[in-house]
Amino acid sequence: MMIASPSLPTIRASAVKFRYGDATILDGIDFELMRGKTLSLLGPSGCGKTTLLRLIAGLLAPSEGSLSIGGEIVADAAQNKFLPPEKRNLGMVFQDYALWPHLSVAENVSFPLEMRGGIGKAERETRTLSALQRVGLEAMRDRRPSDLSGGQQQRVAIARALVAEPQIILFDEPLSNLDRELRESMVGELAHLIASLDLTAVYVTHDHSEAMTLADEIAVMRGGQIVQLASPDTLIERPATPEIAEFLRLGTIVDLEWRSSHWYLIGGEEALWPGGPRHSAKAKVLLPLRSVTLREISAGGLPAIVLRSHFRGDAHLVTVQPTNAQGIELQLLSPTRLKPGDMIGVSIDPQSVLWFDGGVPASRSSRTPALEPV
Ligand SMILES: Nc1ncnc2c1ncn2[C@@H]1O[C@H](COP(=O)(O)OP(=O)(O)OP(=O)(O)O)[C@@H](O)[C@H]1O
Repeated sequence: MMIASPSLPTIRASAVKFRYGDATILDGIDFELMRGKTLSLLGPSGCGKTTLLRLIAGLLAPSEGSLSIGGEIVADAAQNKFLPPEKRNLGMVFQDYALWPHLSVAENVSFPLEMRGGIGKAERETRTLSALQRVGLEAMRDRRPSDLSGGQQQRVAIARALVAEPQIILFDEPLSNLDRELRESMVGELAHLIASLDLTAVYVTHDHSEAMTLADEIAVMRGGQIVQLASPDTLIERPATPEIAEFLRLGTIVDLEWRSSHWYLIGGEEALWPGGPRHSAKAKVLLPLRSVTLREISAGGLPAIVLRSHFRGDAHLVTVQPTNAQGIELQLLSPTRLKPGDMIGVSIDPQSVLWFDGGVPASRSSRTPALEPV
């Protein structure tokens, strides 16, 4: 068995490209994943995340570049080297868990060992029990999957992926077919399990909140490339581009213009702030939800009209349009319900605004320096 050293990356992808005929599906993928960490491949449909997972699993071979797992090269296009899935020591958890309904929990979990062959019955039973113990399901070993809750079924799928003691577990959108409520409750459970089992995992999802909840690192993908690879905290604090900030729903992206020594919303009549970082006459900024608040117009708030509002968790998420800056929409959280058409005042806290400098990755220093709202 390949043993990964704790100091070495468990997965390394170097300049990986993948083509279907003339179409380039993955274009220059580079990343490293250290032991015990979870990497989420996050991106919209068609960006190439499933293709990348399949390359790691050995279900596809790269057109260019190389992949290594546990220090061993498993695919290298230049050297024509390719290790099939069964030689890569990986476990997989699929959409809907793919449990056999006619087999018991224990039979489902021991299935990969039977398929592998060469492992005696007693050894299979010991390993199956150990995998079930790790996910806390040994008492349910004789039940059918249909007699378990969704969370318990998920744990059976993980026990099955763990039973052969793989060095990495690959999760292929395991929660994507569940309804939102169930998904939200299961993602927390899954995050706990991944952390407590100290798994090294690659987790494909198109749901940013799922990735933010359970991954140590997130590779945000678009058009066959990784456009930013960072921890959830860094992505929130420093999204590299307005598009990434928008995809992660970190707030509202707006365009500003510089006139008479002040920043204005494009076409807006009320000055937002004097001074501030200035690289050109125009700027794109991210307004995180917390940066926009209600403020009486008489106290200097920007006049705005409520477009829509819906309740989320403990407040109303309200979308407004400043009356003197057509085409711009801002979002804020309001403790009280506001109705479409209501006239309100809003204020934007310059300290919370993140400035993008012509698409160049934002940095902490691009937070607005101390300024007073006008
Ligand atoms: N067998 C194939 N032949 C040609 N193109 C393919 C094939 N399979 C996938 N593609 C294309 O490769 C691109 C990436 O597909 P992939 O399934 O990796 O995306 P994804 O990000 O996982 O999307 P989703 O979330 O919808 O599964 C898509 O444009 C898809 O149409």
